[in-house]
Amino acid sequence: MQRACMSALEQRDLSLIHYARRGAASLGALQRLGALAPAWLLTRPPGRPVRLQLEELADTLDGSREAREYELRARLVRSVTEGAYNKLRPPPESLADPSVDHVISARDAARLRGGGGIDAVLVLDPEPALLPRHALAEASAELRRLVAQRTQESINPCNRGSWHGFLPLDADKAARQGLGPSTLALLRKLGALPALVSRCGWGRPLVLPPAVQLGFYPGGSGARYSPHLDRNPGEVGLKREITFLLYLNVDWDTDRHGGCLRLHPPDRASGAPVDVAPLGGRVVVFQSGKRHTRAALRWNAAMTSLGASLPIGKQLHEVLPCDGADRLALTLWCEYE
Ligand SMILES: O=C(O)CCC(=O)C(=O)O
Ligand SMILES: [Fe+2]
Repeated sequence: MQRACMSALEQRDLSLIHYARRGAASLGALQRLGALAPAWLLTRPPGRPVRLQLEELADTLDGSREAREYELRARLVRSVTEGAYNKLRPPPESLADPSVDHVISARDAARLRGGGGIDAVLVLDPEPALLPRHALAEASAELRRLVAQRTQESINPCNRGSWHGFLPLDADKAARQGLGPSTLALLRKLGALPALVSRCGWGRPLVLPPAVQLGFYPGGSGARYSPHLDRNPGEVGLKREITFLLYLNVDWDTDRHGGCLRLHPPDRASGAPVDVAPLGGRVVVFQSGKRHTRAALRWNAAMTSLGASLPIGKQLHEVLPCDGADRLALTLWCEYE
């Protein structure tokens, strides 16, 4: 499991690199050092200049080969994400939209920030809905058609059989890609949700990613996503802070189709897992990763009674296999600065 999830990190790093091609400089160095898994080679342009710092770094590293490779990959991600990618990270407020103000209340935001247990996860069925049913169905059908062109089958052993791709959050870019009005409206509304959390105060600055993930699980394929965090302790170069999921499955019948998002409690003593059906228009929000520094914990111990704690929650979750029906979701990972 530990090993499988190392590969999960790799895949997420890949998607960052996808957005930072222009900053790429380190392939040759990593290749010569033997630090590249074959999957990396598939997406990298050859013949780029070598970044010497990686070689120097390799000389200074201790530990097992696996640990050194991991650190090198982390360095690669950091080096390529520093440039182009970072420039594309506006604050949540830049996409604020009053038409979604009702979706997340100040109370919801405080619950989310409290972290700790499954009750910090927001499962929201907004009323009025983000889109009328017919428009959601239209967006869903369009995204379903796009799966073949815009997504790739996962190489992550933790979620074999699923397909993933990215859609821009920037409205102009999304429009230039020829997406229809319902899909554009949905992306705009999803993109506006982080501002609702941010305006209630989060404890550290949040920024938006350049794109949201389109995730597709073909019905009956057995595709699933085993238990994971969206950001792991020690992960470098990936700053996921809050996960916003939006489901597109308009006629979902949980009894027949399964495919629930299973939320795991922090430990056995905190109770049983909770399954959330991926119903069309439903929004689920939780803390992506674990922030576990001693300083943060000490700060919280001192400040909780004053209501000024830092977000240090985490939410282990998985996607259960779906039978007979395809499952579509959009995921926005709001990041910390
Ligand atoms: O689609 C879902 O319900 C969750 C997907 C997920 O956990 C992920 O992509 O990290
Ligand atoms: Fe996840």
